[in-house]
Amino acid sequence: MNTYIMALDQGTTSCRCILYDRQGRPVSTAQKEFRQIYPHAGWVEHDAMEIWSTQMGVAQEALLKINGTWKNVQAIGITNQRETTVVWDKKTGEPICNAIVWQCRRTAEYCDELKRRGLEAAFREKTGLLIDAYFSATKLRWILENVEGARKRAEAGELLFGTIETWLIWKMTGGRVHVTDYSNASRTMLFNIRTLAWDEDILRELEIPACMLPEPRPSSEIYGRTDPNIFGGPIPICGAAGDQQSALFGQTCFEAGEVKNTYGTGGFLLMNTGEHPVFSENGLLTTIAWGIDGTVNYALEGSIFVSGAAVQWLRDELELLSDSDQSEQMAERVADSNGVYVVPAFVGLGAPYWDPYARGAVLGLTRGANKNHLVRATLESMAYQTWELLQVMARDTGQQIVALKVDGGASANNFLMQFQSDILDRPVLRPKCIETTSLGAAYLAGLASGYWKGRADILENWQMDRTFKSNMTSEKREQCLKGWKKAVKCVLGWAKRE
Ligand SMILES: Nc1ncnc2c1ncn2[C@@H]1O[C@H](COP(=O)(O)OP(=O)(O)O)[C@@H](O)[C@H]1O
Ligand SMILES: O=P(O)(O)OC[C@H](O)CO
Repeated sequence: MNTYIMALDQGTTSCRCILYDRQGRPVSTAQKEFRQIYPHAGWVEHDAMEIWSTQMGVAQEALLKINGTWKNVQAIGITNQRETTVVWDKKTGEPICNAIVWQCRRTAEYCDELKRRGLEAAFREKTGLLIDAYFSATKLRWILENVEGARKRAEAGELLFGTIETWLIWKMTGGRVHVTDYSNASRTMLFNIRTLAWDEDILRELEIPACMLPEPRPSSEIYGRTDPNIFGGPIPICGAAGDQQSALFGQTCFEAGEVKNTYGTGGFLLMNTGEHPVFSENGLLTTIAWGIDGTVNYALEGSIFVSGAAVQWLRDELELLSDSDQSEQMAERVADSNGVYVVPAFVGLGAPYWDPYARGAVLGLTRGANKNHLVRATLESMAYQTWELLQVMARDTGQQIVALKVDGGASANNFLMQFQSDILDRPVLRPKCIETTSLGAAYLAGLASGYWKGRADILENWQMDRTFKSNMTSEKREQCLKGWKKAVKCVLGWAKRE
């Protein structure tokens, strides 16, 4: 009987399940989008129950496609959108409100207050993060403060908190296992990345009861087994990691200095910095990459809040395209963006600006600008933002990358990859499997369950699809970048109260 590793990839806009074989090849895939809820400008929510049912639905579908049963799955690995905050009732298993999504800006003013009180340096030293509404800590506090009765119930031990992998593991084990992995814990702004424990000072400061927090665990170990009612029999859950760290693992960036860039809903550049945390002077985050085999690896991260999501905006809000793939042909229909710049600061700007009050803009319009220019400028914005991150990463580490390994849904776009290489003046390397996020989770679970013996087995699986080489003059590059920098300046602080 063939056995596989089941990777559950719970992303910002869709749930995916992929079954991987020993060569790291996807043998069955199922995917479904779920609802995005925007109750107010700058707010983003998800229904955690919908995430749960959608995720289980795609898992069943992927098994069905190969006529498989639970016996064909050696282990499950989970990877997830990070920071998104769920609070649920321990007894009923029902969330007490919608999940607050990582993109949500509702706690920006409270973060300003924490900064005014001079807490940034201490938080940074402990968690590796800047104080920002992006992370789970202030979202969790918001729920405790604003959902009726939440604080009292949390203090009485009736409520549990989790990021999405915690929620899924808890649900899949029938409410028996309440854990998080170190990589996800390191995105909460409550976790001490040196001691690998919840930080008591921060918990006190934010008035968060420790009893509602999950137990932090390494990223590759047996957390528990699925409730037999879900798949017909128990399957061990053996790996979990935040999606960006998981992609770093899936790209086999096991050595310090190795870098990957993912183009998903957001865009995330991560460098493995080895067994010691490296701190940035320029707005990058220090985060845990994974904990495995008794060691912890750290990473330096540049986070872009809106990358592929800008293409979704073109599709769903502006209705300029019916499918994200079309953006490639539309961009190629014109020779350049005709001076148009799109700054997709829809939920503020992440690294290196960290401006929650920045908002999106289209600049440089002239009478000749058409929809193809707008689409092209949107794709170009994804490359410009990545260029900015690589600049600061080079400054922080003293290392210039030789080539950029890419992945994520939008890395399928050949125009974008070519433009990325042009702007960076570096080769862009796209692997055959651009679903590296889920592959990383599969590897973490497969290593813990003995499906793969060690990292050497996995390294052999990385295969090149295409290399994009720079084909732009330095004058043109300078001109493009100058326009981008000018455009970004225009949007900073836009939504700040006067
Ligand atoms: N060919 C494409 N060109 C540009 N953007 C794309 C393309 N295919 C997908 N995308 C964008 O990539 C994102 C999906 O990538 P994915 O890695 O699945 O994201 P996530 O895991 O965040 O849900 C969407 O925002 C979509 O608009
Ligand atoms: O959904 P993605 O793949 O853009 O990832 C979201 C990140 O984990 C947010 O930190």
